[in-house]
Amino acid sequence: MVGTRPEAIKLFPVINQLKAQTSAAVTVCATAQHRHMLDQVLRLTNIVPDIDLDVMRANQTLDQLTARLLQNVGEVLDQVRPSRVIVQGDTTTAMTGALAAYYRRIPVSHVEAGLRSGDIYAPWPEEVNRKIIGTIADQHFAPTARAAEALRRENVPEERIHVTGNTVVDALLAARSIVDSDPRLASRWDSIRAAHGNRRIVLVTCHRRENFGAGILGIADALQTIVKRQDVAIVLPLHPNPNVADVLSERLSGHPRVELITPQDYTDFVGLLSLAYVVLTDSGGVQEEAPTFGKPVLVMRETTERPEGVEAGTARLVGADRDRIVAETFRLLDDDDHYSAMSRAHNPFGDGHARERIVKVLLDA
Ligand SMILES: CC(=O)N[C@@H]1[C@@H](OP(=O)(O)OP(=O)(O)OC[C@H]2O[C@@H](n3ccc(=O)[nH]c3=O)[C@H](O)[C@@H]2O)O[C@H](CO)[C@@H](O)[C@@H]1O
Repeated sequence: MVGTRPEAIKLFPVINQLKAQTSAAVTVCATAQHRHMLDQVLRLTNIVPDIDLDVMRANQTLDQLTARLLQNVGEVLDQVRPSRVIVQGDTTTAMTGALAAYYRRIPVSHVEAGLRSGDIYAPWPEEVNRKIIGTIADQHFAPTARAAEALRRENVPEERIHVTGNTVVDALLAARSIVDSDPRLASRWDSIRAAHGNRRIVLVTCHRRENFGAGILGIADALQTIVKRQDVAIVLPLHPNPNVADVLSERLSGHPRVELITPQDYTDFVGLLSLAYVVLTDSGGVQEEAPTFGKPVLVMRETTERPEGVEAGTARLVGADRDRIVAETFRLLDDDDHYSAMSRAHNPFGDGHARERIVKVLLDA
């Protein structure tokens, strides 16, 4: 089941590995909870969904989305009658996929299991989605030892927990090799580099619900202050949600050193990441990717269910508070020792081989 961009990014390595290693039928069901950004990833990775539910509607409430998904996914399961359902992460797609499978007694595998913030309202509603999936799944693919530990605390039996690494690192490395073999994609990376000359690129992404309103205003204030520096350029792929896009465009568009761009194809975004000096984000996936390229991450959230980056010293939590964001960014720009300590290229989230471990468990079951 795939519904959103990050699910497609994190599942394409597993889908491709499964297809390469088994003659069992692999049916990809896209719910298209997010249409455009999901399609960008599917196109790039040559995945053509066998079933496309196209459930995205403008301004849909969580109730409407959940009800529609549960019903539609249930119908798909009745039609396909799979022997197992694989879901990833914490979206409404993943939660309803697991629930519809449970209603039919079909076993569920959970990729990226065991992430917990401990607060059911941050991230909302993902924290509870994860817990529901965790209650149902019989195979839990925990990206890290810490995630496995969270599952043990919830009494998940040891033999059902598999520490695999996060498939996002597999995806990132695959994206880099797609670029290496395609001169057109590689030349886009060169033009990004050329466009900014000697300026240091601060790459920004934000879209979390918890930051809508006051949070986005704080972030916009911080970015306006940071970009007063002549040695910095801000590059910001704008999430289409109007709660984010409207505020940030109003406050930042037209500035000569701010590039507000549309959501990027995954390979182009990976290019931006590899060229950035510092990353400011509230995204889950970006926190997990940046350490592979040794890029310090300032996480614009108060909590994270991905504390491994903070513990490894490659990320810091700065919330959505203007002064904290500005102070930590300036420290990275001005203090070389601090910068090199945070940019140690070690990724605590994965080693790029998660898909092989996951597929081995799937096929051995
Ligand atoms: C609560 C929480 O943390 N939930 C997470 C959140 O996922 P996220 O925060 O990781 O989501 P995004 O930031 O949208 O995606 C990030 C990916 O997109 C790539 N990217 C980015 C910009 C661009 O222009 N082009 C791109 O290709 C980028 O490299 C990265 O891989 O929501 C998901 C679904 O609700 C959850 O499953 C997931 O746990």
